[in-house]
Parts: sequence; C-alpha cells; structure tokens
Amino acid sequence: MNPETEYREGLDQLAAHYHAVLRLLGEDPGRDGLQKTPMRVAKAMQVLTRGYAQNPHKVLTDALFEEKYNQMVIVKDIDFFSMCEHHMLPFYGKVHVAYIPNGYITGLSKIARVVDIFSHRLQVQERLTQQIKDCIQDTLKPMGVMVVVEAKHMCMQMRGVEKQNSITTTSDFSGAFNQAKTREEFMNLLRGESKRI
Ligand SMILES: Nc1nc2c(ncn2[C@@H]2O[C@H](COP(=O)(O)OP(=O)(O)OP(=O)(O)O)[C@@H](O)[C@H]2O)c(=O)[nH]1
Ligand SMILES: [Zn+2]
Repeated sequence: MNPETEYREGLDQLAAHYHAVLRLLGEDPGRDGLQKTPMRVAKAMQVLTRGYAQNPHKVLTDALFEEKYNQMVIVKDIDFFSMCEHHMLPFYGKVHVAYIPNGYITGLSKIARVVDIFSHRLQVQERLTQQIKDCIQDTLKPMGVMVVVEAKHMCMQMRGVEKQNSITTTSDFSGAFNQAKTREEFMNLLRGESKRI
C-alpha cells in the first residue's frame, strides 16, 4: 500500500459493511486470514474510486502552455483500469487520445491523468470515452479531440456470458475530427507499430 494514500471519509463504515459481506458470502470474518480483510478491501475500493475526489479540468488548466503548434498531438496506449457500474468488476485496456491544438497545448502526462481520474470512478466504457473527450474539449478548447478506448470487461469474462477474448472498442470525437480524413489520419497513426525509442 502506498503510505501517501489519503483515504476519504467513510472508511470505517465501508470496512464494517465488508465485514458483513464476508459473513453473507459464507466466510468467517474472524478467522486469521480475514481479520484485516474488510479494512483492506475498503481501502482498495477507495483507491479504485479516488477519481470522485479529483478534478480533471484543474489537472489540464494547471499545465496549459501557449504554443503555435497546430498539428495533431497523439498520446496512445494509455493503460487504464476501471470498474463497470453494473457489476463493480474491472474493465481494463488502453485509451488513445488525439487533439489538434488551437493556441494552447497541455502537458502530455496531464492527458494520462485525465484518463486516470475518469477511470477511477464507476463507469461504462461509452461514458468514460465521452467524458475524456468532453473534458479535453471544454478545457483546452482545441480544434478537435478524438478518444478511442479498447477494453476487456471482467463481467463478461469471469461471469455471465463468459467470453474471454472479446474486446470492446468505443470512440468519440469533436471539431476537426468530424472530417473522415482527420479521423483516418489518427486511426492510421494508431495502427502503426510503435518504434522502440
Ligand atoms: N454498454 C456497456 N455495457 C456494459 C459495460 N460494462 C458492462 N456492461 C453490460 O451491462 C449489461 C448489464 O445487463 P443486465 O442484463 O442488467 O445484467 P446481467 O444480468 O448481469 O447481464 P449479463 O452480463 O448478460 O449476465 C451487461 O450486458 C454487461 O455486459 C459498459 O461499459 N458498457
Ligand atoms: Zn459489468
């Protein structure tokens, strides 16, 4: 556990609920291995939902730089883990973001931080995609943004339909990406092999 993690209000209550959950699942929460488990799970769940307490707009505005560059900027292969709001099971994969600046650029890491914030909330993949796009569009006001998310959903792998290999792809875009040619340019660059640098 990261010693710098700040846990939010309600941690003890959350742990008490997980104590009850263990019992309801047929376990003995008093046995050696499980004594600390309710608190561990409560802390883990607070980490996985830390995005509720974070402001993605502020992350971007804190690192806005005036710059004349007005070609496409692509940050691809941003790993993420999120939890589906239906089953609270993980879905995970990669986010690819492209934007065309309009006088301002943002720090590259900030794009990944925005992904991190929205994915650390209960989500559906479509909304995650849209929220990342909207946040960059509304804050940076670029000529356009496009976001592509590729993910595997554990609620489809471990339970339910039990399909191990299906990948869900979602995308959303604005502005210049309304033009098929611009979207194509991004998709072609996404498909290209990343060079080792
Ligand atoms: N569109 C969308 N659906 C999702 C996402 N994550 C999980 N789901 C789906 O949410 C649906 C919930 O359907 P329900 O019929 O209410 O729940 P369920 O009985 O558990 O469904 P099954 O998973 O088919 O067993 C399922 O089809 C899941 O595959 C997501 O990010 N986007
Ligand atoms: Zn689910």
